[in-house]
Amino acid sequence: MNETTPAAPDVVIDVEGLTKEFGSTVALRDAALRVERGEIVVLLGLSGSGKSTLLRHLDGLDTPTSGSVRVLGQEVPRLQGRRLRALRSRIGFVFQQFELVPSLTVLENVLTGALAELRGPRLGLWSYPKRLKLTALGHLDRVGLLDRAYQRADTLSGGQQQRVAIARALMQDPEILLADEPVASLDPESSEQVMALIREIAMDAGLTVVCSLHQVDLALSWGDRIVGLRHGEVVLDTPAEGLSKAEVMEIYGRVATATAELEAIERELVDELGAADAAAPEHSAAPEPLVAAGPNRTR
Ligand SMILES: Nc1ncnc2c1ncn2[C@@H]1O[C@H](COP(=O)(O)OP(=O)(O)OP(=O)(O)O)[C@@H](O)[C@H]1O
Repeated sequence: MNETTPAAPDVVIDVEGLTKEFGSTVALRDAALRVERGEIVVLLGLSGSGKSTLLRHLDGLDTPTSGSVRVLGQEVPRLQGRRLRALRSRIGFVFQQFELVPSLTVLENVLTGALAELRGPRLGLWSYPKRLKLTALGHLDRVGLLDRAYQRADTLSGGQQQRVAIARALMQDPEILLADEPVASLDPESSEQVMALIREIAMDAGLTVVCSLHQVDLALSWGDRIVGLRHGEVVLDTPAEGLSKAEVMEIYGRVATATAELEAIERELVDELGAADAAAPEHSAAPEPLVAAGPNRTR
């Protein structure tokens, strides 16, 4: 290769023509997704649009009805047993409900992320090699929870539990991190913190991230690229920079349009009321509510 030849992109995820049917439900329809190493991609879409199903295919948790799913150079649906486990060990997965073992300590939960490299199950902290315990403590430090290492996982807040889940994923030293609505159960402040942490870790480690989210503002400020799904189809795939919220909302289709229409009607009514108010004598009664409450409304 001479100096002027650009380096070939290192594509770590390459999905083409992916269709997934569950009985009569088409969860994904001819979906495509190409992600280069180090990219941070957000999947957006209404509930049921196929985000989780797409993520699950990347980790071999679902098998396609048709189409191709290549991850880290391997055709995922063809992998089984040891080869599938080997691929999965290179992919971290973070879920909405954290999926921690509540009765275990934080440190043990993090250590379970290394089970793939250990033979057989482990019972108790003593059963893990010291080397792994030190690594786990390092990851807990990275997510700001070193002081909670010996506390039961279920005594932590939601945001803290998700940070433990991130530390657990890091035990695999993954190349790709998949996150399925990782902040859907968290309050806005914890959501921001957790997402900032994921981004920081991804940038430091050169991780590729594909993350489904519901919050459009967060997605736009957090992701490098936005992929929009509607009824299982990819309807938007574009850099986040310069993308407006209105453009993103188009992927929500009818619901967004309906919401926008309702908001426009409400604005018109408020304007009309404002004008009527201004014209009315000063002692006039307060305006009636726009919509009378309860089943007894008369108009
Ligand atoms: N195991 C399954 N069996 C039957 N139908 C399924 C299964 N998994 C997903 N579906 C259906 O596939 C469609 C896509 O679901 P999916 O969970 O991928 O959507 P989503 O965008 O992740 O939704 P949410 O934001 O609510 O998590 C939905 O209609 C869902 O009901």
